Amino acid sequence: MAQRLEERILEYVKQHAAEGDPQSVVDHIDKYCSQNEWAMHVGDEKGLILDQVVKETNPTIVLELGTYCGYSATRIARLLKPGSRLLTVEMNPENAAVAKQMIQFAGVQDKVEILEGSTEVIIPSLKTKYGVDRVDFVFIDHFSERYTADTKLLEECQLIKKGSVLLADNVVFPGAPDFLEYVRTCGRYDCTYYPSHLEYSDKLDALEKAVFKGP
Ligand SMILES: Oc1cc(-c2ccc(F)cc2)cc2cncnc12
Ligand SMILES: [Mg+2]
Repeated sequence: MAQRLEERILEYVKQHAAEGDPQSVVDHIDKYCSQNEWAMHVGDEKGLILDQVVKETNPTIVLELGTYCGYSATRIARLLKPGSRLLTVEMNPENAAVAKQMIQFAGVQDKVEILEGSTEVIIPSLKTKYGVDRVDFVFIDHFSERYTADTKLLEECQLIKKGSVLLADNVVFPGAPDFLEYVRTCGRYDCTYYPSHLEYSDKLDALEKAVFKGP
C-alpha cells in the first residue's frame, strides 16, 4: 500500500485506466476519489464547467496555479488544440512527482510543463525563463490566500492582456472572499459566477470566471 494518498491515486490510475487516454485517467481519478479516498481535485461536477470555459476560450497558452496530482492539467490538456501548451505550477515536490507520472500516463506530456516552485517566484519569471508573452487562460486552484496577490502579479507582469480569462476554483469553499471582491470591484474584469459543489461532496462551492478588460 503506497504511503501517500497521492501515490495511491496514481497507482489506481496506472492499474485501471487506459494508458494514453486522458479521459480515462480523469474518470478513474474521479472514481477512486468518490468511492475510496477524498482528494482535492476540481472533480467531475466543477470539471464540466472548467471544460466548457476552456472550450469557449480555446486558449493557446494556459497557466495553472496548483497542479496537485495533475487531474485538472490532464482535463485541460485533453481539450487543447495542437501547438498549444499548459504551464502548471506546483510548490510541493512530492505532488509534482506524482503529477509528472500522471500526465505522462495520460499521454499529454507534450502539451504540459510542470514548473516546481511557488507562484510568487515563478510568475515573474514566465516571460524571461519560460518564453511566455501572454497567457490566454489561467486556472487558479492553489491556496485561496494567494489568489488576489497572484492575480495582481499577473497584471503587473503584463502576462494577461485584454480577453485573458481567469477561472478560480473554491471561491465558496474553502472560499476566496478577497479575490471575489477584487475582481468584481476593481473595474478591470467582467465576472461570471458558476455555483456548483465541492468535489466528491454535497457541500456548496463555486467557480468564478474573470475576463480581463485591459489595464
Ligand atoms: O478544491 C480544493 C478543496 C480544498 C478543501 C480543503 C478542506 C476541505 F475540508 C475541503 C476542501 C482545498 C484545496 C486547496 N487547493 C486547491 N483546491 C482545493
Ligand atoms: Mg480546488
